Amino acid sequence: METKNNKPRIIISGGGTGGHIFPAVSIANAIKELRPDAEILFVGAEGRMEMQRVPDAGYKIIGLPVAGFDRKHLWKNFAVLVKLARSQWKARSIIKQFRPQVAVGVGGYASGPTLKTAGMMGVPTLIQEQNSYAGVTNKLLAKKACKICVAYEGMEKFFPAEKIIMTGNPVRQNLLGHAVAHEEAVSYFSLNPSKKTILILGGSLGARTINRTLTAGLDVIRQNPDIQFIWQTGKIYIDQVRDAITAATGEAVHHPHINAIPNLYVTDFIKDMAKAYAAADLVISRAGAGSISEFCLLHKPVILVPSPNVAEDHQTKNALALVDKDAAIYVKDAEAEEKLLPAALDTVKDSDKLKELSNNIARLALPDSATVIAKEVLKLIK
Ligand SMILES: CC(=O)N[C@H]1[C@@H](OP(=O)(O)OP(=O)(O)OC[C@H]2O[C@@H](n3ccc(=O)[nH]c3=O)[C@H](O)[C@@H]2O)O[C@H](CO)[C@@H](O)[C@@H]1O
Repeated sequence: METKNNKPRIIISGGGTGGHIFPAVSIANAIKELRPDAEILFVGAEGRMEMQRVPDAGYKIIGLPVAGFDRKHLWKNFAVLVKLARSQWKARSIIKQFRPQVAVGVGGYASGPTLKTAGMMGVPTLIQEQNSYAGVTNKLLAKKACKICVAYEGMEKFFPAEKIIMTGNPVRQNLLGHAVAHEEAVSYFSLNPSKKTILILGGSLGARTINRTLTAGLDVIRQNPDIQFIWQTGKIYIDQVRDAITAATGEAVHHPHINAIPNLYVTDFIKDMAKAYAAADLVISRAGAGSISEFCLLHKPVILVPSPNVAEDHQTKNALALVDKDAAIYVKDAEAEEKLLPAALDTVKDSDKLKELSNNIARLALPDSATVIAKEVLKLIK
C-alpha cells in the first residue's frame, strides 16, 4: 500500500490508562525523529484518557465506541458486543481512508478492533506488550501480528517465539533527556533538599491501598520530620485525602497541591515526573510495567506494592521479575497497612541498602526502547 508521496503512514492504537498511552506516544515521537515526514494517526476509545493525552502530545486521534468486557457478569456483555461490531466497522472506514502501511497496537480497548481489522485488510501489524504476563487482546492479536515487542523474558509462553523481539518498554523522552538537579527538584515540591525524600506513586490512576495506608499513617509522617514525602493520590482519591489531612491538622486545605504538613506534599497527578524522580531517594509504587521501566532506567530504589485488581494478577508478576533479582522490595497489597511505612522508613535511612537496590535495578534497564521499536515499525513498510 505504498502511497504516491512515499510518506510513511502509520496507525497507533490502544490506551485506557497511562501505561498504554505513554509508550504509544514515545513510539510516535521516535518514528517522527527517524522519519519527520511520517504521518501518524492514533485510534483510541471514546471517552478514555487517550482522547485528551494524545492531542496534548501533538497527535491526531480518532475514538472508537468500544467498551471493556465485564469478565464477572458475562450476561451483561451484549451491549459490549454491539459496540465491538460498531468499532470494527469504524476501524475499517478509518483504515480505508487513512491507508496505513503499518498498524501498531499497544494494548487497551481500542487496539483489539483496530489491529484485528487492519490484519484482515492486509496491513502488517506490530504489537507491543508492556507486561510480564500477556493481556487477552494481545494474545488474540499475536496470531496475525508480524512482530511482537516485549519487555520481559519468558514471553514465548504467550506468543510465537519467532515473532518476539526484546525491546523493553518505551519511556517518555523528557524523563531521560535532561538531568534535573536534586536540589531544584526538591524545592519545586516546596520541600527541604537536605532531607531524604520518599516519592509515593499509585500509577496513572492512583492506588486505593497505598492511599489508605498513607492516610492511616499521617501521624507517622508527622513523627518523622527528617523524612519527607511526595504523595500522588490519583484523581479519584484526592478529596478523601484532603479531608483526612484537614482532620489531622485542623486546617482547611485545598488541592491541587497540599502542603499543610511541612514534610508532606500531596497532589492528584504529577505532570513533571522528571522532577519527582530527581527529588526521590526512594519510591513506593504500584507495579505497572511503564513505571517499572522508568525506575530501571533512572536507577531508582523502589518498594513495589502490586495491585491485586488487574487482569491475571500481572502486576505481581511484573514485580517478582525484579524482586527475584534483588532489584526491588516487595510488600503485598494485603500487608501494606501494616508493613509499608515501617519498611519505607527503614530503607530510606539505610544508604547501603539504597545503593544496592539502585545498582541492581540499573542492570535491568533496556535503553532506547522507543527507537528500537520505531525501527521495527518502519521495517514493516513494504
Ligand atoms: C490499574 C491498571 O490497569 N494498571 C495497569 C496500567 O498501569 P498504569 O496506567 O498505572 O501505568 P504504568 O505504571 O505502566 O505507567 C504509569 C505512567 O504514568 C506516569 N505518571 C504516574 C503518576 C503521575 O502522577 N504522573 C505520571 O505521569 C508514570 O511516570 C508512568 O509513565 O498499565 C500498565 C502497563 O500496561 C499495567 O502494567 C498496569 O497494571
